[in-house]
Amino acid sequence: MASDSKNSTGAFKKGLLQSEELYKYILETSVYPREPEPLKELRELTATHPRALMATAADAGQLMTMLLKLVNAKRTIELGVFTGYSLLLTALTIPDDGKIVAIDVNRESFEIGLPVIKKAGVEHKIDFRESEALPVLDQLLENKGNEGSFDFAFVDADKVNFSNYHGRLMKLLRVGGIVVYDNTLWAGSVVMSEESTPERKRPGRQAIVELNKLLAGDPRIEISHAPLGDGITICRRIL
Ligand SMILES: C[S@@+](CC[C@H](N)C(=O)[O-])C[C@H]1O[C@@H](n2cnc3c(N)ncnc32)[C@H](O)[C@@H]1O
Ligand SMILES: O=c1cc(-c2ccc(O)cc2)oc2c(O)c(O)ccc12
Repeated sequence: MASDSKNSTGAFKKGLLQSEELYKYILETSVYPREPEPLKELRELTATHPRALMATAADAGQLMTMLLKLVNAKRTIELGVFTGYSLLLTALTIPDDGKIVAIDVNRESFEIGLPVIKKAGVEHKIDFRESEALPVLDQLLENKGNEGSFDFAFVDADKVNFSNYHGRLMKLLRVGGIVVYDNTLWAGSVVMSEESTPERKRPGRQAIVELNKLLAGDPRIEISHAPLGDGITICRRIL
């Protein structure tokens, strides 16, 4: 994993990119100048949180915004909200009558970002569920009307369940819809041996290695495994 401290540029070094200067260049040239004001406010608010490193990085967020627009996303699902950076960017991007089912076991962290979400005028698009993600997905699937009805999903919760989420999301997503998995290089541990992987990363490592195999062999999707941030895999449902 990138260091848990600040790097020499003063920004958190969040990703796997080896050169801090290059990452700073990307952020300062292409990302921060175009970042909507509410997202900047939420990013800065989150920066002091002890677990700030978990937040979606602004460069990955910029790509997500483009993907949401490319599929004209209106109905989306988010697994893993934290203080709400990816949630807010989704809410700012989808139309006024769009809806996000946003699930997190921890409402407290969501409430840190909520005032910024309210100020941005997009709270009405968010259906926040304080819960484990799996039962909410199963509950959504109990209603046949939800099958194939979502345009976009972002998966950023517990890594050990990513493969379980995939099966459910494939049913909820329409053909042509997109699901983005975060942390699919899991701090580079996917190419480390079990012994050289830091202990706290081991359960996630195994799960992400399995997920990556599952996604690579799934004929229902096209994929792009991109080395952005902690690794993201973009899947487009084609069948
Ligand atoms: C990496 S953070 C999400 C970051 C967020 N997408 C952002 O943009 O800041 C992961 C979140 O997943 C939540 N989480 C962990 N296990 C979960 C589970 N089983 N179901 C739902 N949420 C879970 C955690 O509480 C945490 O807030
Ligand atoms: O410890 C982390 C770090 C990340 C992370 C690293 C780099 C990025 O560009 C984005 C995110 O993500 C995490 C995460 O999603 C999680 O559930 C736990 C820990 C971390």
